[in-house]
Amino acid sequence: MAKTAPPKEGKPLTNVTHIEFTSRAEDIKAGLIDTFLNLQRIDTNLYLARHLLKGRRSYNAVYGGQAIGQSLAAAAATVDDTFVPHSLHSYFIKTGSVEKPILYMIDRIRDGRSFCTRLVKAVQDGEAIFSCQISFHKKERDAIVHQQEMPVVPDPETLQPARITAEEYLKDNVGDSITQKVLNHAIKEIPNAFDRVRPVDPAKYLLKEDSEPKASIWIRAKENIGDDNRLHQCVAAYLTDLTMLNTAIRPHMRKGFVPSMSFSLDHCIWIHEDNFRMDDWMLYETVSTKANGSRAFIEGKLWTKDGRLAVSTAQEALVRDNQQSKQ
Ligand SMILES: CCCCCCCCCCCCCCCC(=O)SCCNC(=O)CCNC(=O)[C@H](O)C(C)(C)COP(=O)(O)OP(=O)(O)OC[C@H]1O[C@@H](n2cnc3c(N)ncnc32)[C@H](O)[C@@H]1OP(=O)(O)O
Repeated sequence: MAKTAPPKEGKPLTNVTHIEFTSRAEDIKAGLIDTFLNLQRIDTNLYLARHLLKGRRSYNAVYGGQAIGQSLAAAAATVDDTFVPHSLHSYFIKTGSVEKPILYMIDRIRDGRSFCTRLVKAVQDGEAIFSCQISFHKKERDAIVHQQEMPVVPDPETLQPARITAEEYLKDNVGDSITQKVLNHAIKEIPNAFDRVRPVDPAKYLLKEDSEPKASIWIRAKENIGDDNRLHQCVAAYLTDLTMLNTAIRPHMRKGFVPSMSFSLDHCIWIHEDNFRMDDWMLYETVSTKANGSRAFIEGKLWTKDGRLAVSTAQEALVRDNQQSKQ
């Protein structure tokens, strides 16, 4: 069988070569693309991320979706553009700190004719904080084709932005209820780039009614992302961690549950479509099908507005209460 040449490196996702390090994501006025997904190439297979976004205000922990999106951006830069990412399997090993840069180390596990596999290790202070394997596939013709129907939900144009829903509620309700704590948290923590989040069922977000551990939001990046499909894929990877944990916990919070510790533990993504735009409205549906033993399992589906299932996700999260003994 004739041997084919190994794939060429892909081009970096952005043209910016150097940005000053800042540890305070909320101070960054620039958009998502020039900051959080912008990596500096240090050497072959080595990329440095200088802009780190907090998952929560109270800790200096890095938002999990950021490590996912940045790993994909770094791995994609080592793969020829004709290969598109189709699956990512990751573990959050140790909490990352927003106070220092993250180094992404790529291991080019295999360059095949149809598939390329990359192992990415994210390191801070010489210690792994996150690892993932990402597989890229050269576009192939359809063999079998089917897809589940997209759920019928109200159009995003008919819904309010999450921030406004939360602000209105807080203006009318003064106190320190769980709903208020959750909303205050959400207002502060929803990353700037995702101001355009519109919950399909705002009553659930306001903990006004009992609900199953299910959620749907319309989401759209704030800025124009351009025409590079891989960049849209990285932004999708970045946002898919946003509402999974919350989906599992929220119905229990209505009954008074307050987690003493909650983190994403692992995260998987399958990218089915290679041409969707994260600067157009996308529907992100999440459902938690099981929670026990301090872990919750959550699945997600990201749909284009015209009904294509673009991305599927799955995650396990740690959800502890303060009854468990701390070591
Ligand atoms: C209207 C609005 C709509 C929109 C609505 C959207 C909302 C939008 C919000 C954004 C929100 C984004 C949410 C993203 C979610 C992430 O981004 S989470 C970030 C990503 N994940 C991570 O960083 C996890 C990284 N992994 C790790 O840190 C480690 O692997 C783990 C999980 C801690 C396990 O490590 P380990 O060494 O086995 O440690 P372990 O024995 O479990 O104990 C660790 C610590 O826990 C403590 N501990 C143990 N049990 C307990 C307990 N029950 N309670 C408390 N502490 C405990 C121990 O004392 C110990 O403390 P230290 O001694 O370290 O101080």
